[in-house]
Amino acid sequence: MTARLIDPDWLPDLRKPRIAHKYSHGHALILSGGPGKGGAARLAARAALRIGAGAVTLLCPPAALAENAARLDAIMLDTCAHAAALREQLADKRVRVVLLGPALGLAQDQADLVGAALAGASECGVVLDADAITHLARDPILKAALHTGCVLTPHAGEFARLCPDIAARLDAPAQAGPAYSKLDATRDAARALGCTIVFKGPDTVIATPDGQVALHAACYDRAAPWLATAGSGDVLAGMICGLLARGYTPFDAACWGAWLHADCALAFGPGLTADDLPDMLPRVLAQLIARLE
Ligand SMILES: NC(=O)C1=CN([C@@H]2O[C@H](COP(=O)(O)OP(=O)(O)OC[C@H]3O[C@@H](n4cnc5c(N)ncnc54)[C@H](O)[C@@H]3O)[C@@H](O)[C@H]2O)[C@@H](O)CC1
Ligand SMILES: Nc1ncnc2c1ncn2[C@@H]1O[C@H](COP(=O)(O)OP(=O)(O)O)[C@@H](O)[C@H]1O
Repeated sequence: MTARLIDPDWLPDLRKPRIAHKYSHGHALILSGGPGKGGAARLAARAALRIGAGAVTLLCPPAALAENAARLDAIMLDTCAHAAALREQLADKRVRVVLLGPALGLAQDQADLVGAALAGASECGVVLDADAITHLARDPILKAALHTGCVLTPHAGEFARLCPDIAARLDAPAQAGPAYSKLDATRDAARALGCTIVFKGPDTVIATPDGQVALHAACYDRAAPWLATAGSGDVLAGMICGLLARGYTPFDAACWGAWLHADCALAFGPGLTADDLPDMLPRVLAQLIARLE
């Protein structure tokens, strides 16, 4: 199997067309957990907006509205009490992508939100992270609803929950070469689930159902150990969501997301927390765009 090492030289241009309005850059919906649980979704929302989505709306349960209103300005805010409300929000043609999972919750109401997101328009991207992946792992009907517009961003624990057989094969000591690798495991998961998988870690592997595989290895000059901090995965999910809103394919959005996420950590350096990552995007984007001009 051939896997590509992610490199800006083969990824599509990150510049924005000069004449466009905010909705040409896509509207992203990001679902938040309840009161006191909104931090992860706010991290994702800030990343999605900074990476260039034209508009980002955070949807939260009514009881969490005041908390989120106190923390958000450029990010729009609305309530979403249940799956039927999400279905209504997704009927808006300007919505290009929905992200859910970060600190969403593990009750049936939240499983229903995952179902509603997956049942949305086929051209609407869906990014599923954290608790949304746990819901998929628990419910084969949700798993069967995954489609090519979906991007799943599991860490190793979530991957093992989602694809236990593949994870067991990956973990088993090799009896003969070539050993079954993280590249093989991610490709098999993408084929089995019919969507793009971003299998995170110090090495992040991206695979699509049609067999494209790419690797971001955070090692040598790209070693980014400060990324192992709570909430940095939520920021990555938000970056991918924002890039999908801008119209990139799931594969390109995931590859650019993994690259930019590490670039932001490298640009900040030691002491990084997840909150710092979106604020490094202007510098990182400017450097990448300067290479083209
Ligand atoms: N600022 C915030 O509000 C944050 C909220 N978070 C939320 O906290 C909840 C729990 O998140 P967790 O990630 O702990 O999820 P889980 O508790 O679902 O999974 C963690 C489990 O997986 C295992 N594991 C194996 N390999 C791992 C790996 N490479 N990385 C992480 N865990 C691995 C761990 O040992 C642990 O048992 C989620 O809803 C998540 O979105 C986190 O994203 C952190 C930040
Ligand atoms: N040692 C490391 N070096 C580089 N990147 C890392 C390292 N550890 C974790 N990461 C990256 O940090 C992010 C952590 O995400 P995740 O485990 O979901 O955390 P959280 O749920 O707290 O947001 C992933 O994008 C992963 O690739």
